[in-house]
Amino acid sequence: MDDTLPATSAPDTAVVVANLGTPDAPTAPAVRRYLAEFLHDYRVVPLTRWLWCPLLHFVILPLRSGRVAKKYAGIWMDGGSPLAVHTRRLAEGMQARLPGVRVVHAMRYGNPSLAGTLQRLRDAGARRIVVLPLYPQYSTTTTASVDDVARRVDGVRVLQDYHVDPGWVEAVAASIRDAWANGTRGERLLFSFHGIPQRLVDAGDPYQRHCRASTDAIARALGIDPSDIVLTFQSRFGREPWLQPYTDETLRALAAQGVKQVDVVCPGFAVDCLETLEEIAMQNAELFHEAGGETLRYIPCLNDAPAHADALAALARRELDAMA
Ligand SMILES: C=CC1=C(C)c2cc3[nH]c(cc4nc(cc5[nH]c(cc1n2)c(C)c5CCC(=O)O)C(CCC(=O)O)=C4C)c(C)c3C=C
Ligand SMILES: [Fe+2]
Ligand SMILES: [Fe+2]
Repeated sequence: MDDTLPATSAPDTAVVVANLGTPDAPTAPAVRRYLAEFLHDYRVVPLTRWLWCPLLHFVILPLRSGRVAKKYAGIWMDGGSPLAVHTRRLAEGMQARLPGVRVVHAMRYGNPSLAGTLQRLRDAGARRIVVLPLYPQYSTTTTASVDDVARRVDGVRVLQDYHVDPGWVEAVAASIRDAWANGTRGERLLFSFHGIPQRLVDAGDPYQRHCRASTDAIARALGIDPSDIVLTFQSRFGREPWLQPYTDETLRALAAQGVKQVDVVCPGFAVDCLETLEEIAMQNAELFHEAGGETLRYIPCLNDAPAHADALAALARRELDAMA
C-alpha cells in the first residue's frame, strides 16, 4: 500500500485517479492475491457465496493464476505492470495541470488501495476529494464498485463517466489520426471494448449504450464512413453470454471475408494493460493472421499523452468546482 502521499501546499483538495488494479508481480501468488480480491467483489460476480467461494478457491484461482501470470510476464515493464506504470504517469501528468490540488492514483483492487488512499487523504486534511475512475463508460461492474468504496468516506465525489466528453473524444480521435499519419490505414477500424455479461445490460446497465455512443462520437470526429467501423467486445469470462459481437470471432470473420489489414483501438481502456497488450496486440493479432489476415495494427491507449492529461484534468476541475 502506498503510504507516501506527496506533500503539497493544498491538502484540503485532492483528485484520486482510480483504476481497476493489477498484480504487484508477474507471479502466480501475486496474480492469485489480485484475482481473489477482484473476483470476490459482488459487483463483478454476484453469485451466492456458498456456490462461488468453493469454485473460486478450489478451481478458478488454482487453475488461472499460473496461466495468467505468464501472460503478465510477457508484457511486464521496468516499473511494474503496464496498467500501474501508465496510471501513475497519467496521474503525474494531471498533477502538473492542477496546481494547488493534490493528485494521486489508486486501485480498486490491489495497491495502492482506493480505500486506504481516501482514508489517508482525509487524515492529511483533505475535505474535498474528487475520484476520477478511469472508465470512460459507466458500468455497474466497474464505476459502481468504485462508488461503493468512495461512499464510505465523507467529502468525496465520484465522476460517473466521460464517454462522450468532447476533450476525451478528440484525444482518442487524434491518436487514431496519428496512427494513420504515415498513410497506412487499415481496411477496417475495429473498436474493441471489454465485455460484460449480457444479463447486466438486460437489467439496465448503460455500459453497451455508452460504448456505442463513444464509438459514434469518435467516428464523427474522424469523419469516417460508418461502414468502415466495427464495434466489438472482448475479454469474456465464464460461460454465460457476454455482449456481442465478440472481438475474436469478428476478427476471424473479417479475415474470412478477405480483409487483410485491420486497425484496432480500445477506447474503453484509459491505459494499456493485459487486455490490450496481450489479448489484442499479441493473441488476437496472431489469431487474425492465422485466419488469413495480414496485419492487425493495435492503436495504443491514450496512456499519459498530453491530450489525455489535459482532458482528464479539465474533467476533474469541473467536478471540484461542482463541489465548491
Ligand atoms: C474497462 C472496463 C472493464 C470492465 C467493464 C470489466 C469487467 C469485467 N472484468 C472481469 C474479469 C476480469 N478482467 C480482468 C482484467 C481487466 N479488466 C479490465 C477492465 C474491465 N473489466 C482491465 C483494465 C483489466 C486488466 C488488468 C491488468 O492488470 O492489466 C481479469 C484479470 C485477467 C484474467 O484473469 O483474465 C479478469 C478475471 C469480469 C468478470 C467483468 C464483469 C463482470
Ligand atoms: Fe471466498
Ligand atoms: Fe475485466
